[in-house]
Formats: sequence, structure tokens, C-alpha cells
Amino acid sequence: MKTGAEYRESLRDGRRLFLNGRKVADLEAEPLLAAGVAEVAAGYDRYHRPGDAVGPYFSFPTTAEDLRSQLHELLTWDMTTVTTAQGLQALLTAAARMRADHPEYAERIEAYYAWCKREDVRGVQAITDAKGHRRLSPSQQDDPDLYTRIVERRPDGVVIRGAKMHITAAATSHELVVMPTKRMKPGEEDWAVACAVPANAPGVTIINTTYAPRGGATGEDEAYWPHSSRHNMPEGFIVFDDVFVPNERVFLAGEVGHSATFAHALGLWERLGGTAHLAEIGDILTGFAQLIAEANGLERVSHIREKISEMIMYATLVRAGLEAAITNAEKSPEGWMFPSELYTNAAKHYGAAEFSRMVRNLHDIGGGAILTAPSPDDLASPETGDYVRKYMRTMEGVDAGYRSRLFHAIRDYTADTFGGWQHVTMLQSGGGLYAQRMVSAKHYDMAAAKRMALEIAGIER
Ligand SMILES: Cc1cc2nc3c(=O)[nH]c(=O)nc-3n(C[C@H](O)[C@H](O)[C@H](O)COP(=O)(O)OP(=O)(O)OC[C@H]3O[C@@H](n4cnc5c(N)ncnc54)[C@H](O)[C@@H]3O)c2cc1C
Repeated sequence: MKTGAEYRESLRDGRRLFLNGRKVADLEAEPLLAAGVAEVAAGYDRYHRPGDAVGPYFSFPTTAEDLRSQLHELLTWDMTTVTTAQGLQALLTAAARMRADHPEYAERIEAYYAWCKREDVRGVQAITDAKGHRRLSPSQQDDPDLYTRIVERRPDGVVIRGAKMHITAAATSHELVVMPTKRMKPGEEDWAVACAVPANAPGVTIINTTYAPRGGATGEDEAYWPHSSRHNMPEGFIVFDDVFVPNERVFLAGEVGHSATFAHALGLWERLGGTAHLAEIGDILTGFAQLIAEANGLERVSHIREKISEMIMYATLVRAGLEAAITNAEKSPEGWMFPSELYTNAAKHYGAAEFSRMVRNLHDIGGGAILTAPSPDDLASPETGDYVRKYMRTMEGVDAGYRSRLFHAIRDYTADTFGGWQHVTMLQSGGGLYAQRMVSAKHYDMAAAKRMALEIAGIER
């Protein structure tokens, strides 16, 4: 296993990174990216054991209890480690589903998985293509590169070209796991490509965006940004400009019948992880709402209690959906435990669709100081500190420091750069609401529902 220091060193591999139009020569020297590297390095140190030990992010659950405890643990991992675990679980799931038709791909995926484990590398799930005109298929686009594709087939591998967008943790990972974003039709063989590419492969460029705040490494007081100054990971816009991929890292190269297998497999694991995060976030939002209501003297007011009880229902139902996904997990022929597709997708959809209403409740309860509470520096200043202390306190036991910190935390978590990122991410990650509705409908027992309705109607058919 790698140590944090070895991980930091491993990123100095000549990868081609950009941020805000500038080339990034050293990730750790870039204030807006350094916190992400530090978080991943701390994760390496946390799990490091000498010898042949393997991190828990490489284990595939074999019982419902395994699945539950892995999800519990996942909430403590940095996003780079989360994408690694989910990406590899998706690859193994795809291997299981392709084995009968394409045993050679299944074997390559398993060998790759073993290599990732041995080398203790981190990897991303690079699935979302540029997509161009949304209603046109890959072969109908005016630029064929709008979906990642094979541009050359060689005896020893393939050459790929295209872009994968919004890829979480690309700059902080070693491996880019490329998968087709959707089902390809006959005639679209070149776009049916799955493979693994090192982040520093010739032809790979990663353009980064980040919600890293102005705090932390850039010098502002972290108390102002209590969550995002320590937890931020860049998103990468990855360009593959004629990148050669050797055969042993090619997992699909033209077999359109299995082009959607990867997206379906990834959707399951990503949405399960997303639901676990939403269950936790639901509790955090509810906790913030109760704390700020108490600090403002409003916790017994009926409309505030109503909003908080709505938040309690939300947090509890998302958690219940997650629990149902685990309890109804099914064993694959390999002995791996797959969560229920129906409950995973329905819970993720409910959590994502109602998320913005829960944030609205919190903002409604908290008031404008969520955005305008004076900074910790204003509180410390001999010129302004007394004013802040006098007017930001509300009652015995609720002083200005405590109340301002609550406001800063709520702003950071829901209303500033990270808050905005989280708002969109909850909707779009794992493929957006529509995708979750489609999968839920596919796995819902409609025949049973119709039978029950006919019975109530007294109709025999
Ligand atoms: C912060 C963040 C992190 C992400 N991380 C990753 C990652 O690590 N890896 C990864 O692969 N992806 C990642 N994504 C991408 C995410 O999966 C996509 O944003 C999502 O699938 C939507 O795709 P899109 O952004 O291209 O939007 P679009 O596809 O343009 O969708 C926008 C809307 O248009 C609708 N729409 C699109 N096409 C059609 C059509 N043909 N017919 C009808 N309606 C249509 C959609 O349903 C949706 O409502 C991330 C996204 C975000 C925001």
C-alpha cells in the first residue's frame, strides 16, 4: 500500500493539467487544488499497512452486512477514493454481465482490478461525453468526436479521441476509467469503447474546475469556510487527443450489444453511494435547521416546527430507501452483493428531487444572516468586535461567536461555492432525475400493481 507521501510523489508524473487558463506544473503548489491532494494523502495514511494489505475501498461486498458497513465507511472517504471504489465495482459488475459473451474482456477487467489493488492506485469514472446536440446520436453529430470514439485500431491496441466532462477527481487520480455514456446502435461500433488510461498518458489533457473556497490554503480564516476549506476535490474536463490504449487495458471495442452494460453498472453503484450521502446530508440539514431555530429563539413557533418536521421526514425516508436497497440486495453468480436497483434508484430520485426544498426550508428558518453574518475577523477586531458581540447575540447562552459560526457553516454548506456545487451535484450526479425514473420504472412490479387494481375494481381478466 502507498503512504500519503508516496501518493503525493506519484502525482508528479508529467500529467498535463490546467486551471483557469493556466498550466498547473505542481498540484500541491496550486492553492485551489492543494487541499484535495492533502485530503487524499491523509486517506492513504489512514489505511496504510505494511506488506500485502489492501484498502477496504477495493473490497466487493459479499453479504448485505458487508454492503451496509462499506457504505458507512464510504461516508468517511475523500471523493477520489469514493470514485475509485465505485468505478472498480462498476467494472467488475460489467465483467460479470459480459463474461458469457466476451470472456476475454471479463478477464482483462479482473486483471486490471487486481493491478489497481496491488498498486493501490486511485481512479475516476469517466463516462459523461460532451454529447453535442442532445437529440442526435453519436453518428449523427456534426463532429464525430463529441462522443469519445476509437479513431484507429492497431494489432496491439486502439487509439481514442474525445472528451469526458465533469469528471470528479481526475487531477488527483492515477487512472481514468473510460466507459460509453449510453447504448450505441449498430453502425456506432467506434463509439462503443471502454478502457483504462493513465492520467499522464500522452494526449491526455485535464482542465480543472473547483469549488475550493477562498479560505484554507489561500489565507482566509477557515472558520469562515468550515466544510469546504478541508473537503474539496476538482472536477476534470478530460480531453483524449488520440491516446493509445494497449489491448490489456481495452474492455470494450465495438461490441454495441454491451455498450450500455457499463453505464447501467456504474449507475447502480454511483446512485447507491449518492443515496448514502443524501441520507447523511438530510440529517445535517435538519441539525442545522434545529440549531439555528434554537439560536434565534424560534424552535417552538408552529411554522418553523412544521418545516423541521418536513426535514425529519425527508432524512428518515431517504435513509429508509437506502436501507431497503441494502436489505433487498441480491447475490450475483460470483457471490457479490448487488443492491436493489428499484430501491436504489427510487431513493436516490426522492433524495435528489426534494433536496432543494430542504435547503429552502433551512434558508427560510435561518434568515438573511446566513449570507451576511460578520466574519471571524470582524469579531476579533478591536474596532468592530464589540458591535458584533452586542448585535449578533440573541439571548443568554447564545453569543455572537457561536451564532455567527453557525451562519458561516450554513452558508458554506448550502449557499456559497460548495453549497452551489452540492445543489447541482445532488441533481445531476449518477445521471440526473430522468435516468433514475427510467430505471425505477423498469424494475417496478407493474404486473402486481395492475393485479391489485383489478382486484379492487372487481374485474377479472
Ligand atoms: C459536480 C459533478 C460531478 C460529476 N462527476 C461525474 C463523474 O465523476 N463522472 C462522470 O462520468 N460524470 C460526472 N458528472 C456528470 C453527470 O453524470 C451529468 O452531469 C449528468 O449525467 C447530466 O449530463 P449533462 O451534464 O451532459 O446534461 P444533459 O445531458 O445536457 O442533461 C440536461 C437535461 O437535459 C435532458 N436531456 C439530455 N438529453 C436528452 C434527450 N436526448 N432527450 C430528452 N432529454 C434530454 C436531461 O434529462 C436533463 O434533464 C458529474 C456532474 C456534476 C455536476
